[in-house]
Amino acid sequence: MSKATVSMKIGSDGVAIITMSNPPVNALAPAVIAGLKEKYAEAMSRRDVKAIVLTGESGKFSGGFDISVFIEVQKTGDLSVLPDVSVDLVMKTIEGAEKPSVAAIHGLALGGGLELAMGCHARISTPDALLGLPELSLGVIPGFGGTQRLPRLVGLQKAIEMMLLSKPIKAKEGYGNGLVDTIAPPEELLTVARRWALEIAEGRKAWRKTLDRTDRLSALYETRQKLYAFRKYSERTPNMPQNQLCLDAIEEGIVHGGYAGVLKESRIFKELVLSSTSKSLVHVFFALRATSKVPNLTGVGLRPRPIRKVAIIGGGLMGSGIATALILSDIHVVLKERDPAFRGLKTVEANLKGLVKKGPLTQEKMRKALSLLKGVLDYSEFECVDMVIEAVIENAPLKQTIFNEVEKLCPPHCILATTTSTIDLNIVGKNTNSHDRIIGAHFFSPAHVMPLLEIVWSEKTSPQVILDLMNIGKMMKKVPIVVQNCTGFAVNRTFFPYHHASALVLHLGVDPYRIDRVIRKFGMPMGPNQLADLVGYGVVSAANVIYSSAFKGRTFESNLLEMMIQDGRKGKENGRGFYLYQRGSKPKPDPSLQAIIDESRRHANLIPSGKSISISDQEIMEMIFFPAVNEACRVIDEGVVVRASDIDAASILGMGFPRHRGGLLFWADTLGSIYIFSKLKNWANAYGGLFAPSPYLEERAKKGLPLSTTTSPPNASISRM
Ligand SMILES: C[C@H](O)CC(=O)SCCNC(=O)CCNC(=O)[C@H](O)C(C)(C)COP(=O)(O)OP(=O)(O)OC[C@H]1O[C@@H](n2cnc3c(N)ncnc32)[C@H](O)[C@@H]1OP(=O)(O)O
Repeated sequence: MSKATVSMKIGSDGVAIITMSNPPVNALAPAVIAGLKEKYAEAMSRRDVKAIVLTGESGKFSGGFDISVFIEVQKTGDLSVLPDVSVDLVMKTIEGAEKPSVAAIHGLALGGGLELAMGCHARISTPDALLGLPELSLGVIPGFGGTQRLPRLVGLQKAIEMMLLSKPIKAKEGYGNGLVDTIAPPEELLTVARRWALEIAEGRKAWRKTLDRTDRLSALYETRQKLYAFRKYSERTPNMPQNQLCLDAIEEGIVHGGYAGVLKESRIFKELVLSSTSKSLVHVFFALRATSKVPNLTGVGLRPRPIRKVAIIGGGLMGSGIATALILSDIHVVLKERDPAFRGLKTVEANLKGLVKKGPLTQEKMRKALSLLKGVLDYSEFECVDMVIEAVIENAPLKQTIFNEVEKLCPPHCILATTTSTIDLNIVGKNTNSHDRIIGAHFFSPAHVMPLLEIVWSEKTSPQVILDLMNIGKMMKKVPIVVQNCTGFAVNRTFFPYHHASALVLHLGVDPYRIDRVIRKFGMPMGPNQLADLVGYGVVSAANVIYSSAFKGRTFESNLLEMMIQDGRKGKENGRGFYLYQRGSKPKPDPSLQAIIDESRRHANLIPSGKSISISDQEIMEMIFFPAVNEACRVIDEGVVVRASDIDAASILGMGFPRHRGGLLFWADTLGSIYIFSKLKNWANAYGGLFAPSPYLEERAKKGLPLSTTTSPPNASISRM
């Protein structure tokens, strides 16, 4: 039975309070929309109702239209499932009614929720409620009149900013810019709203239909100039058709009037729901949220323990980044360094100053965060910490020594985490008796910026420890993805064949800069060769050694990086790699690299004639991405991830895989397992094991099934511990 309801309570003052309820965010499911229509009809017909206050249950107004309905429509293509809200409910029933409506907003009013509120004749809100139209981040545009009413309330500039950035504002700001009529404390919200509604009904306050307003709109010439500027800005994101189309809907309403705008908006909204961008972005919305549900771990009565103080070992880039993120989350940090100059502490300070300079952090918050940080050179503070995070170089014996030491010094409840990106947890904890509290916390660099946290568990890690780390990750505003212990874990493991395939393609004679261009055009932030420059050849080479021994027969070996190092190239670090780097200018291709590449190609001998293969951009892209898809299949099959969509979330957050493609596996499924299998099989025949299709991929292709599964893979249960 649906939990979505709409109730109505009529007070002796003649105000009907209509309340939407659909936990947890009062999403506007079809049942809520039907309920609203029914209650409004009743309120209009009753003589004892003079005015209406519209609100939401449990401290929230509404999180907008029920996004799961998009999935239904996208699966079936049946647009008739979308109820007529824009004209029928918002315009005719609420805005055009003979009795006034006032929205009483608390918690949040997002998307369709805010659009309902804007159809009301006034909006009263608690000060901290979040108001916004984030539809563009789902690949659609507002579809309940938002593109028309928001500019009429807050002005064109602010309205477009709010929509294009999908960034909500607080009601306090909305009060300043016309979106909210007055602010009321939570305990007085309904009282103020019902009084306001009565005053409108009795003619003591203005009865304003937002769609009819023009006072916040500027002259047509100025409007067009602004729209032009935003169109230019939106050209930077060519894969987001919704951005330009949103501007089209706004323009229609300003040029031809609100009603024409509402109709155009509705047409575009429906078109976009079925677009590939929306399908991908809606998938990403749910994929990100699914990561916090882990079978047999969450929702089974375990509660995360409080973590008040964390010790970090190592003040390098990783350690200082993690320290920055932790103190910004109000957690005390002890940063243990070897260097008495405390370079790590200085890096943390520089990280915070960078955030202040860019805007998201105030000086005061920076000072507060720094007050939570202490640098030490020994283990003296470790006896009172709740978690240790080891962040030293990828050296197994060093890590083993550290874990052996901290095991004795830290309290028994203390979590022992390692930031290793490749080394097996059992090897790290080999010399300890604490395997149940040893866990991998694989942050991505820079750790105070990158949103992904891979939480790595071994068969001995306690579920409580996994849950604690998930909780800490959320406090640090990371998306924690729980993965099983294996070489490279989920992200690096999935993407090592991407790097190896890129190297192989280069050794088939394809120019490295062309490879990078193709991959950038696909939507990655940079190509694999530029990424190698950024990461540093030391790290890349060390990881390659580990992959070569763990995944024998599935790698591509070349001595290109070694030769580049011998040539004095360190990548971005010393300004010479695949590219030449100079401060203030974009990386430039380096023609002098060609001789080294030629030499490496001769060694690899993939093209004995020395003649480059003839290959299209599409083939380059597929040859580089399909091996990663293939490895992702192994990762699913082995139960390294809890569900296939975790790979999608991780590929976007950890590797910069384009969000508008929905993540690696979602994208792969748009091409089909049969196609990918046949391509890989051909390349495996020509170029070897790097391309050999995995049994999982082969089975899926033979059965014509998608690669993503909706249920957890068979091996992924935490209960196996
Ligand atoms: C026609 C219209 O113009 C079209 C629209 O309105 S499209 C919808 C526009 N609204 C949005 O984009 C808001 C989307 N939601 C959010 O940003 C966030 O969920 C939120 C800010 C509301 C709450 O965030 P937070 O408290 O961190 O909780 P979060 O985990 O994200 O969500 C809680 C649950 O509500 C669900 N949910 C949130 N908004 C939802 C929505 N609009 N529809 C369906 N489910 C929704 C989430 O999927 C999650 O479900 P789960 O517990 O089963 O995983």
